[in-house]
Amino acid sequence: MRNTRLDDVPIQEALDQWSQSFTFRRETETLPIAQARGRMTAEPVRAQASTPPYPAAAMDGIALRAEAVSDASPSSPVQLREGRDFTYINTGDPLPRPWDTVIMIEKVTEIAEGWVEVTEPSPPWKHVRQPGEDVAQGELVLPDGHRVRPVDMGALLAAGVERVAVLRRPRVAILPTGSEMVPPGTPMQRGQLREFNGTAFAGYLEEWGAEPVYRGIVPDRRKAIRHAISEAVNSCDIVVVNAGSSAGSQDYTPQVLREMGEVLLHGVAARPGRPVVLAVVRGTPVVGIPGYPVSAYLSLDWFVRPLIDQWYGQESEVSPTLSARLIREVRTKTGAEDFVRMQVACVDGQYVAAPLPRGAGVTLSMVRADGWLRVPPSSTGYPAGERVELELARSPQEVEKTLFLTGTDDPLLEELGALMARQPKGWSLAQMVTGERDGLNMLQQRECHGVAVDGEGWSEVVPSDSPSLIQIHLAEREIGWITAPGIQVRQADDLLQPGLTFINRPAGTETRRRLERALAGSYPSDWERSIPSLWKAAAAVGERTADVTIGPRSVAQELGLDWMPLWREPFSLILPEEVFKSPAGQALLKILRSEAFTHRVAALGGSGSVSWKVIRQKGR
Ligand SMILES: Nc1nc2c(c(=O)[nH]1)N[C@H]1C(S)=C(S)[C@@H](COP(=O)(O)OP(=O)(O)OC[C@H]3O[C@@H](n4cnc5c(N)ncnc54)[C@H](O)[C@@H]3O)O[C@H]1N2
Ligand code: MOO
Repeated sequence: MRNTRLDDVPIQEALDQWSQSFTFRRETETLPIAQARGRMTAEPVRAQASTPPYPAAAMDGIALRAEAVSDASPSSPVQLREGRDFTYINTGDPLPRPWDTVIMIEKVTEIAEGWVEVTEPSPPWKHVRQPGEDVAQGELVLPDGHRVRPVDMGALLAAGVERVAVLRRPRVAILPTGSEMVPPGTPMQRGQLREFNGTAFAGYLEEWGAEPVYRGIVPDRRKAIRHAISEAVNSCDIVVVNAGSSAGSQDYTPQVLREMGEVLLHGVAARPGRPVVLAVVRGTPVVGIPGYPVSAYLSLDWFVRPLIDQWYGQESEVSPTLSARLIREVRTKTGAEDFVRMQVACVDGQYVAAPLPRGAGVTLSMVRADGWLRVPPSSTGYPAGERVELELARSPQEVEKTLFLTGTDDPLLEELGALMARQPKGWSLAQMVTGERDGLNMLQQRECHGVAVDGEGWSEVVPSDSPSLIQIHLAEREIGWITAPGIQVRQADDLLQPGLTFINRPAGTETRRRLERALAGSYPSDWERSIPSLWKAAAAVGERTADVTIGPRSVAQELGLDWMPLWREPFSLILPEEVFKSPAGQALLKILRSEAFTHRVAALGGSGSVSWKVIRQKGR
């Protein structure tokens, strides 16, 4: 029987309920200091020995008795004989009896072989490190419940402690399920998917202080899932079952968990990540995590990270937040808390933010997210222009080092971004694909740093009160039809062939406008179907969910798709003069003039050389 009804419990409530329904059996283990970094001490640690273990010279010089020079002065220097009155000593050497003070070598004058002269007194124990100055035997080095840092490792060894008792890390079993899943590195057949959530889970768990135990892919068979969970609860402290949590005919996780133990809930009031299952089997917490990567990583963060904190008895970390102005509206449905991945930029000292693609399966949207916007269940979202509080995924410093572009995209911009990141100052480049008119308006509103444009037609849509602008010509690029094998498209009219499916460029782009002019009024039925990312549009052609799209040769070449030339066009960046002159603008310019960039342009099938001109002077 399928389970089609989901609960709608708020995340915190679900977590509170679940975390009270089991108790962890924490254990300690003893580790050599070199392996203890990041681990939590299980008991107070006291010094076993003193460092230094004996009085030691703190400076290079001579060791002597303080008494011998108590009356020394420039007018009555004291002469000392080696062996009888002093010995030479180096920093760290033990101070032999009867010496009780050290004078730095710079303050000593050699007057003859074996004789020195001193012109000032040196009180007892000056420049001498006392035994235990660093750490004394019996002293408390670390309390219990302390995370061992590199400095602590040094102090422990200084204190003569060679092994330390730490809490064992909680063992978290990872059980990816799905008969269609294959391990990375295995040749794939159609219908199969690469299993990657398990590896990402292991990475997160290690970062949070747990020991991931990857237990291999479990096929979608009830018995197999049951067996795998049973073994995992016997040997691990927390069990994570991935996928099979929803309403599909093969989604067995909730059902099996009900048979094996107690299911506290199936379904939380959150989007994405709704079909979570929280259960306890033989005293061990088991969580069923939805399969889609974004949902999966979020649910792991909501339900497994706090358990690891609970294991260690520590407070959960709070993400840093930042206030930003929305440059695009965020619409949500009521009834669940929405987690919207956001792109954040700092333009003219002000933080601006826009939502990234919302699909729960869009892994890259999570890779590119600078932060999260949490929209409460009662809200329907926020209009553009609103100030919102974001949870950051990158530091504000990193955000400030990002040049944020709008307009049309091209693989060349990705190359440019990679070259920017290699600069010593670590600039990065982010893009939001928009039409040119949109991009230029955003530039005007100080919502981006620059706009990537095709051709020259964009100049007609520059707002009249625009700031001074610089056009940087990057390359001539070739635009053409990207087609699946066997598809013949030569001119715009060919798009009207019955049954042919097409993916357009987004509204407002010059490429789409040109095509629109060529079609002169009669459009294919799927004219409005567009995908902002060139790569995703071409991948759709590669997989035959469309027959043709339009784009630069470089994309077709990279994916091994057919390509028919249409036109060549200049591809440029439009930057306000102040951005052009800023350190980021100058870093960009340096790259554009570099040989590495010229090579990349050529490799991508572009040509021409970089040049720039002022195209609009404020007040004209
Ligand atoms: N009729 C309904 N269908 C779905 C519902 C619903 O309420 N009613 N919920 C949707 C939501 S929301 C989510 S989230 C998914 C969750 O589905 P499952 O947890 O059952 O996951 P699967 O269907 O097995 O897998 C979905 C998808 O996730 C990717 N995946 C899964 N495991 C891995 C892995 N180990 N590594 C990488 N990627 C993985 C893969 O693309 C799967 O196709 O259900 C909706 N459906
Ligand atoms: O929970 Mo699903 O993750 O909304 O996509």
